[in-house]
Amino acid sequence: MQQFSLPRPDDWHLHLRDGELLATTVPATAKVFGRAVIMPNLVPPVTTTAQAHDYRQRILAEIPKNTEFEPLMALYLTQQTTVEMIEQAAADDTIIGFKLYPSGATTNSDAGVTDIEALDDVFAAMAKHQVPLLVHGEVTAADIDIFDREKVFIDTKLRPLLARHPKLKLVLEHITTGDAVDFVESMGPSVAATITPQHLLMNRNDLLVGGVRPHNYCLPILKRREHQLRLQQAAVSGSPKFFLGTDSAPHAQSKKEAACGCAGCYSAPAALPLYAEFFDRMQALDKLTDFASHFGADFYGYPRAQERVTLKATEWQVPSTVETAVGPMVPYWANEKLKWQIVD
Ligand SMILES: NC(=O)N[C@@H](CC(=O)O)C(=O)O
Ligand SMILES: [Zn+2]
Ligand SMILES: [Zn+2]
Repeated sequence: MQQFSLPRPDDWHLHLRDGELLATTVPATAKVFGRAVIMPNLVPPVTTTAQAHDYRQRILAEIPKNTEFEPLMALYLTQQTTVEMIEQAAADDTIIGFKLYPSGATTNSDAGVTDIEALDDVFAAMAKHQVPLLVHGEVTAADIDIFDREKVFIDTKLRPLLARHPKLKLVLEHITTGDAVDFVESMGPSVAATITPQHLLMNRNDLLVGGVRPHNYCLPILKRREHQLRLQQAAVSGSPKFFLGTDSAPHAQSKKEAACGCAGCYSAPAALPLYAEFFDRMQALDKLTDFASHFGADFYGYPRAQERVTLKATEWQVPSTVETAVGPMVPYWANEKLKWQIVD
């Protein structure tokens, strides 16, 4: 096969950042994806519908001409989120749901949740109005090993949360372990997960063997190969519970290549070809369409895309850097080759 097309995919987990960087990040995603869930971990965080509306306008201003792109805004759940804020979001078409960051778990999560149980009335309102809860699923306790943080979060926080609120619509974002796959499969159709390209294509050896590779560092951290294999099987399984979410998360080169480097892989410049590379290596290209273009829209209740994008088998090299208004960034997979290329 030299060329194939699929309905325009959606990215169900994306960081665009703000300010001058939007001129780079918005076109990079809008070129390929029809919709994207926009993460609210700005400084300060996007906690209210009013803030989300302003942020959405700044994003819309950067969409290239003749391009249709719909940003779906996620609000940042805090200890101060109220039932009224859930009801307001439920009635607002521009808001897709609330994002739960355990405080301290990841980039710009300081304002995140410290006491999940104390928000039970908020989760009850989310379940009642079917407002999705998007979750960064890691505990942050200092005595829990970083490689165990997802599993411990699932066992001690998520399962009890869903036992208390069985109707809650929940997406476990950027899953990294077989434990997460088991958890999602054990739940009903209102629980799903997104999977990033880096967690499908890499394991922790790619982060640590032969030297530390800061551009492969993201959270939740890459796990051992047996977990990677479980994620790979989930992605090609044809289960509608697993779908595309890049978690493209740009940081300046100087912030990644540092004594204390930031977490996040800027995958947007190569996102769809990266997923195509993975599905091709698995001899499962026929499963890419459901994963990238159907299952996420079905889960969230959006129409499937009508327009199509085409990929051709022409090897290309991901650039070493991307110039932006805030300095160079090193994209994920920089200097490496990819087999599939998007036809403009
Ligand atoms: N994934 C990451 O490593 N980083 C994300 C935050 C997140 O999604 O956890 C970021 O905003 O940089
Ligand atoms: Zn996260
Ligand atoms: Zn993210």
